[in-house]
Amino acid sequence: MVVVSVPAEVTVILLDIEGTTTPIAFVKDTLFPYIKENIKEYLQTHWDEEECQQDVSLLRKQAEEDAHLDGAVPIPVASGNAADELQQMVQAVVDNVSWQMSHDRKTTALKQLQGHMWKAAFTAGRMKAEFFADVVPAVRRWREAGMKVYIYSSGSVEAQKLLFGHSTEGDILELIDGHFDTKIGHKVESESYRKIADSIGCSTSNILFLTDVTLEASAAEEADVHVAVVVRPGNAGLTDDEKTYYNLITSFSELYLPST
Ligand SMILES: CSCCC(=O)C(=O)COP(=O)(O)O
Ligand SMILES: [Mg+2]
Repeated sequence: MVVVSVPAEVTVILLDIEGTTTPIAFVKDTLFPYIKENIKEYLQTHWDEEECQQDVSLLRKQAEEDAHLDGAVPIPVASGNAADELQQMVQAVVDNVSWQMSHDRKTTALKQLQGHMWKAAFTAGRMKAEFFADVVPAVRRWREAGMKVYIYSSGSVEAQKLLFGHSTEGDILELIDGHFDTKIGHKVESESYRKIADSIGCSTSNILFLTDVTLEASAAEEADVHVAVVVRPGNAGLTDDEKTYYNLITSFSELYLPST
């Protein structure tokens, strides 16, 4: 087994979710299909609720920013409350979400609505989040060694908490010291990692970020964050240069903490 040593200055481990703690297949085959299959009914049922209206407003704002993109779907503003118009609005939101998901967009607007929709499925016990077998034992070991463990995912903080609170391993939310999503900035922008360090109250060089996406690893590294790229079944392949350049791990058990 190849072992990657964690630098002594690291006190915080920052984890990506999809492709790092959790199989991409769980996201693509369970979480995302749930949205596609249930969005119309969800919007029709919850349309008049404030949370749903806030989600629609954010999606509309995003649609305005996306107007120049090929295939982007606008969301009109309602002028009255005729039933026909409501159905047109619902359909526009369905089409917009479907278009964003077909491009695997990571917009805050899309992720916020998805989180709200998953809430019903997780809290009713209809869905349980999957974690790779090495994740929970490693996080427990790191915490026993005095490390703080945070999550940084494009999935909304609300959705992250649902995953950790309703997993096949039970409620493991207490293992996580805090959560970040795209509200702090996008994962491919180095400024996001500086803001995360500020928010935690540490230096960027005290953080080790584990992710499957090299663009994210590169942004973090630019901010002086330590990184290791996680190679899991189903993840996108890496180029030979990326394989040579980055520390690679296939399991969290391959990380060696000097203090353990
Ligand atoms: C709460 S994570 C749900 C999956 C998701 O929506 C997503 O975009 C995951 O992206 P990540 O940044 O964790 O790779
Ligand atoms: Mg990922």
